[in-house]
Amino acid sequence: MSSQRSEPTGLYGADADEPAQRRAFAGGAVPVAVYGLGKMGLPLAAVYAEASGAVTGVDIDPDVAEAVDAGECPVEGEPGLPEAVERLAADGSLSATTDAVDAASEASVHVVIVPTLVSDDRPDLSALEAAVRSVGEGLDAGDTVIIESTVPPRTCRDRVAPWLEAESGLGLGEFGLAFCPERTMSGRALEDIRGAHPKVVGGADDESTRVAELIYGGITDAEVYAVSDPTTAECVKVFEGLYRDVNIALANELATLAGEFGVDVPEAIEVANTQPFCDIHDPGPGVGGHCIPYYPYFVISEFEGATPLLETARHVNEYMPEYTVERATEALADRGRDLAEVTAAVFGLAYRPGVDETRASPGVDVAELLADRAETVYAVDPVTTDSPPAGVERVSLDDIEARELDLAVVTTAHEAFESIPWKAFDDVVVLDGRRQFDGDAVGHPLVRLGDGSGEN
Ligand SMILES: NC(=O)C1=CN([C@@H]2O[C@H](COP(=O)(O)OP(=O)(O)OC[C@H]3O[C@@H](n4cnc5c(N)ncnc54)[C@H](O)[C@@H]3O)[C@@H](O)[C@H]2O)C=CC1
Ligand SMILES: CC(=O)N[C@@H]1[C@@H](OP(=O)(O)OP(=O)(O)OC[C@H]2O[C@@H](n3ccc(=O)[nH]c3=O)[C@H](O)[C@@H]2O)O[C@H](C(=O)O)[C@@H](O)[C@@H]1O
Repeated sequence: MSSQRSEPTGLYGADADEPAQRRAFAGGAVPVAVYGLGKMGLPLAAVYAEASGAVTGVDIDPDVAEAVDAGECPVEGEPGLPEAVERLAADGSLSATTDAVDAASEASVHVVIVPTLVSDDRPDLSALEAAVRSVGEGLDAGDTVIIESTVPPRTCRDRVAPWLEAESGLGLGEFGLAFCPERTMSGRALEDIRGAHPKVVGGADDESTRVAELIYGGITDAEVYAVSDPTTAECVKVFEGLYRDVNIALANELATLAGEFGVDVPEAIEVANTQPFCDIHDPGPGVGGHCIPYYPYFVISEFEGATPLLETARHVNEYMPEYTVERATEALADRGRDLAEVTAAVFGLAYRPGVDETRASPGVDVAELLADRAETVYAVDPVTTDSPPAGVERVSLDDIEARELDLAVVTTAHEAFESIPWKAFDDVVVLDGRRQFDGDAVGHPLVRLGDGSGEN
């Protein structure tokens, strides 16, 4: 059951007028708990702490909670975040714990940003349920619950609200609930959260929406878009990701036809995009990360309606690592070389430049395919830290020049790859999957995905 508190510090249904509520929020009189201190949650907790001065971060990982509570930053690759966490912990604006229920009992704004993953092509909301039920145990009348994790449409309505009611004994309307999606990219999280894009808020009732608008009015410099309800806001976030997966699939499918067209497809795409109704994305060796490849399954697996476009786009994008290896095989054969006899290096295991994340990464898929088909396979990635696939030896950028390469496949355009010592290699075929290089820079046979130089 929820604990009783001497004076309500909640915003939901508060008697005070809006200016007084804004002052209370900015003045530390509205305690906030942020559940999930990962790549997105820690930057979010920091910006909330800057705006409110009263944030308790919650994470199930004791090492994470202990580090943040001590002012250390366990999240890498976010400019400004280590300094912010140190400063905010030192001035008391940010603390951290593993005790979710205790934090929930003290807070009156609860922000949930735990992982929402996919397993066997179905959404895995177990972390969300655990966090939300803990919030429910500590929930008080007048509190507001905000979900920032990306979730399938209808999750707040059909799952989160019932979980909160069941654990708290309160009814929706005694507390507020809003879906306010995280529209942030790793590597620029603080900038994005502070206001790179409009913030979308969707409340379960008008009062929830009002409170969410008031809170994010103090968090972001960007416009706050209030939509009809949480499900609409959930759709906004998922639709953004679906658009991206389908759009990239169009670019990829066109790239696989480049040989038949006999043109450089990215050149045609670039010029097609010069008119405002066309925004075809970039072809590449695949679509990685733990968002875009998975959001389609938040719809495909969750709803009865047919989703042939979403499923086909997934198949196109999931084929691209294979297509990339086929193009490499063809490029070697055109020069009388057999993939089975070559030494190959994959440049880029991260799913995108500068981010230490290999989930669903095209570079990992390409390395795995090459490990089955080539004589020797190396992987070079100055950003990621996890082990390469079986049969693939990780080599540093400094050491790769000592290895005699027959094939180099660029799958991630890390900035550090600008200094690849191409001239150190005697006779290497280069397949550039991300258009990071031009022929002059490489000085070896260069094939680029979609350049029309192959049979297909
Ligand atoms: N990573 C990205 O680029 C973006 C992610 N998102 C969404 O943000 C959400 C969080 O993703 P990330 O921060 O990337 O995940 P992450 O994997 O980097 O961090 C998740 C953190 O939550 C903690 N955690 C797990 N279960 C918990 C629980 N029950 N209570 C408290 N903490 C718990 C983990 O220990 C970890 O520290 C996901 O829904 C994702 O879809 C949205 C936009 C961008
Ligand atoms: C709609 C949108 O742009 N969503 C962003 C996306 O960020 P994410 O970190 O997943 O990176 P991304 O740029 O979408 O790239 C995903 C994957 O797709 C590939 N990719 C991307 C764009 C493109 O034209 N071609 C392409 O092949 C990338 O190489 C990468 O492997 O997903 C994030 C999320 O929701 O997690 C979201 O916050 C970000 O704003």
